[in-house]
Amino acid sequence: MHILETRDLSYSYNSSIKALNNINFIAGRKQKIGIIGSNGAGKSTLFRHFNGILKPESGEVLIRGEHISKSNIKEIRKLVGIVFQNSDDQVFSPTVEEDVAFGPTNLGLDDDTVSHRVDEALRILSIEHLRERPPHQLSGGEKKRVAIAGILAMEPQVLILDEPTAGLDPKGVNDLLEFLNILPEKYGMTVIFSTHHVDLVAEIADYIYVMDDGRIVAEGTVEEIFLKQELLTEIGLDVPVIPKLINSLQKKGIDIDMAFSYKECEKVLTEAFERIK
Ligand SMILES: Nc1ncnc2c1ncn2[C@@H]1O[C@H](COP(=O)(O)OP(=O)(O)OP(=O)(O)O)[C@@H](O)[C@H]1O
Repeated sequence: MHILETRDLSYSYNSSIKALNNINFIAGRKQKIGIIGSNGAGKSTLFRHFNGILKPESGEVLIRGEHISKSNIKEIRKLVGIVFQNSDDQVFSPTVEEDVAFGPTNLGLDDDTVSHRVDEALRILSIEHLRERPPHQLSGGEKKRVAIAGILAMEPQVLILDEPTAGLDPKGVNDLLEFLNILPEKYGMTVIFSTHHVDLVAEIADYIYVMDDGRIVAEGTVEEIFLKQELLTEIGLDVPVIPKLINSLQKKGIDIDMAFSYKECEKVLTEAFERIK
């Protein structure tokens, strides 16, 4: 049984705008899934189905094999935590600390556990220094970190992040990359994120879905997706800079293996230099 699955999921807004068209999506435990697609492709609409905010027009959404219903919606929202694109909608308490504590407190956890989870989430997001600040006075990137910490403190089994890098500075993006990479191993979480930042997908994801106009037009590993350069260009997406660069070096006759992430690139470049030494 998959932790999260959709079968032939379709959805239209106001019975007219077809936002999702027969989506078959599977997320396994501890996977890191990237969803890429141009503006309006349907990524956020898909996410809104994962914790019952939207109901399918047709098709199914299954969480641990169960349909979402009134009787299990509370349980589902414990399992599936979503950080939405607009952090303003997700931070509302008088202080950051209270904001991050809101979710775990609502889960009925005791004070010690809540306080431990809040400390841990603030530490992971490097926002301990913002603990006493009112969230509405924070910068966009700081608010984004608070919103992520709030969901993380609920320790969901599936963490969904819609455009998590929007508003983050380069250090924020690097921190995010590091912490998303440790969540599956350290906490057993499944991570699903959407982004326009394709380089980040190559660094984090172990599986990718490509969406266009409400459909999934490709899925596969980083290697399988980022070698489909024509398809990506056709639907207005970028190819990550590392495979793009290596591809052009290979075309110039340089003997170098393909790479997708920074670490792989360092390795293949070193090997290529060793060969010509
Ligand atoms: N509340 C809404 N009412 C009507 N149409 C909507 C609504 N939200 C989204 N849509 C439409 O549904 C389609 C999919 O939008 P969605 O926000 O899911 O795309 P997205 O892939 O998340 O885009 P982006 O990358 O710009 O965030 C678009 O055509 C959009 O205009």
